[in-house]
Amino acid sequence: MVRLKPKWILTGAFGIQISRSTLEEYSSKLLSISMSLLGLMAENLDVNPEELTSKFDDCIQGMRMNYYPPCVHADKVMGLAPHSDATGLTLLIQINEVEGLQIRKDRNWVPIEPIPGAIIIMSNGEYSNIEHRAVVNVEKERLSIAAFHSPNMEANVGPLPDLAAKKGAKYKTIGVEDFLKLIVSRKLDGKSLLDHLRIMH
Ligand SMILES: O=C(O)CCC(=O)C(=O)O
Ligand SMILES: [Fe+2]
Repeated sequence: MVRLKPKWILTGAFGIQISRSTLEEYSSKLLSISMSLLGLMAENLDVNPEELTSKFDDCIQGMRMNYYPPCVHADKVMGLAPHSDATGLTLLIQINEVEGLQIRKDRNWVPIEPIPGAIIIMSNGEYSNIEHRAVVNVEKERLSIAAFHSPNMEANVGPLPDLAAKKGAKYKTIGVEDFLKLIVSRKLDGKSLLDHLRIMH
């Protein structure tokens, strides 16, 4: 859902200008890629793709442009604190080739080339929602664009019924509105959102 009025929406440190029409085209391409990926993920989970993709009809799409200036104290500061995106699927592009994105693997932070996709809860824990952060560089600036795709307002967020039937639900099911309220009422503090929804057996 991109609602930007000006013709030129981004003029940055790189001298880049992105026109409104370019951004709209980019947004709709990302949307169709997301739908294809969600369909493939559902197939991989052995559930009817429609069960998952229908939640994303009229999906809520948000975009965040992150600018990380260089910092001489890069070892002491964080570009973006550790978090997991509370969306269905995130597609991330790294505009210039400065490394910065890191994902948590066990106890370590692993630098990774962009284009991570993360799916939260709907897979009932079958796909894990990667915790990640962004670090800054001593000399170089960095720019990334993250596009977040969330289910439509009428959908529920929770384990897909087919998965819950097979393995038992590990998470509660709540409406998207309540899910969004939960997100804004907490901080970017790692996995605690999942803790709110996990069913204790
Ligand atoms: O800049 C990055 O590589 C990460 C951005 C990110 O995780 C986000 O915007 O949620
Ligand atoms: Fe993120």
